[in-house]
Amino acid sequence: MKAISRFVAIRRDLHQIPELGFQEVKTQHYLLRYIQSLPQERLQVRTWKTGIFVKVNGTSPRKTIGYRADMDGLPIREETGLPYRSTHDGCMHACGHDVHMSIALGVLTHFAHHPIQDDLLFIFQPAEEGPGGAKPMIESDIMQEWKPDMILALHIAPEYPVGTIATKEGLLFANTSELFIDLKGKGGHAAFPHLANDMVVAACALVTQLQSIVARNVDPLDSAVITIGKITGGTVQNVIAERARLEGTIRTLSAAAMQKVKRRIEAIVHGVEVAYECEAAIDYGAMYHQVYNDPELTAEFMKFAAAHGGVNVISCKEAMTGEDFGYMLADIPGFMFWLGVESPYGLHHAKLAPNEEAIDRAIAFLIDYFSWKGNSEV
Ligand SMILES: CC(=O)N[C@@H](CCC[C@H](N)C(=O)O)C(=O)O
Repeated sequence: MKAISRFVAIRRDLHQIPELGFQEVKTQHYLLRYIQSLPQERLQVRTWKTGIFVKVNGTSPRKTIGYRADMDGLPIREETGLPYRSTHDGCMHACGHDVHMSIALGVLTHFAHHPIQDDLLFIFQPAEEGPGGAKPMIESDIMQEWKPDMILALHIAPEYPVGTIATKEGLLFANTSELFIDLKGKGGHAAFPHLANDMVVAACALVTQLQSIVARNVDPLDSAVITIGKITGGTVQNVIAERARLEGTIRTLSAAAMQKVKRRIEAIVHGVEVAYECEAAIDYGAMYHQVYNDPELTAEFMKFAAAHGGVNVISCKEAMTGEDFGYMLADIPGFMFWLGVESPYGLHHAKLAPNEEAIDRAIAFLIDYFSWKGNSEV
């Protein structure tokens, strides 16, 4: 059997204990125990809800470089069949946050032993998948006190080979808003539809009509996505459903498109209320700011990576993914990049299985990047 590295082992441990947003109690405990095993001379550790800040004091700091890793899993039942699969039934690290955390621990470990001139701030952030930990974390007293001068983060990319780094200057990820629509009609006997207002039929009509917004209301040169990921309604096969609930997400490249999509959703939902004689309530849940990479820092990073030799740098297109790291980038200059982990199954898939070779390679690359950036004047 092939020996695995320390940080691959850590990733496997974390993979087995995925937890939903703001419930990352075991994950936080695991991370803290590991961080406490490092030399403490230069470390300052503070917890924030289920997250953690770790400051590594530099030898003669002129700036602070922030690095963020997200911590939460998704409500997905894992189907990888791996020996180290999730032990939390119905919950899975299907977005790679276990990989993100193990890479962050690898980089932190190096600098706890070998500090550089500048200060480093490692941010282990809860609730990226929802309801969003980045915004409250950045508003916290700890972040205000330890606010970095620049910040970066990575996200695994199953579609790229190991060794790939992909990013771009400017807009990288979309604006997002969750979408929850509750419909209430009149239930009844399956045999007497004329005496009821069927919310399964209303929900089906609504899902189809919502798709027309992207096709007919958004400028084709702009981009938007409306995905309804979950529908619930009714109680049993021979009873007309009194209630139905749609759960989804909206993605747009521009803030103006987000406003327009929401206006159209409200109009269409109102139309369904009239047509299906029901009551509807819309809740937009959590909204994430777009991820906008600082052009100068991103260009400098890509130049560094291209000269590095250990990675292949790609200039990619923007994606309709969302990331609350966008809130950190709205406040602090920095960037996000994709890290290739070549998995046949994509993000948010029950069979996502990142190639773990990416972990040690990313750690080595980031150590070189931080060593260079954290010893340079700017
Ligand atoms: C990287 C990634 O996959 N992020 C999530 C963020 C979800 C935010 C929120 N819950 C929503 O659905 O709008 C994504 O789905 O893009």
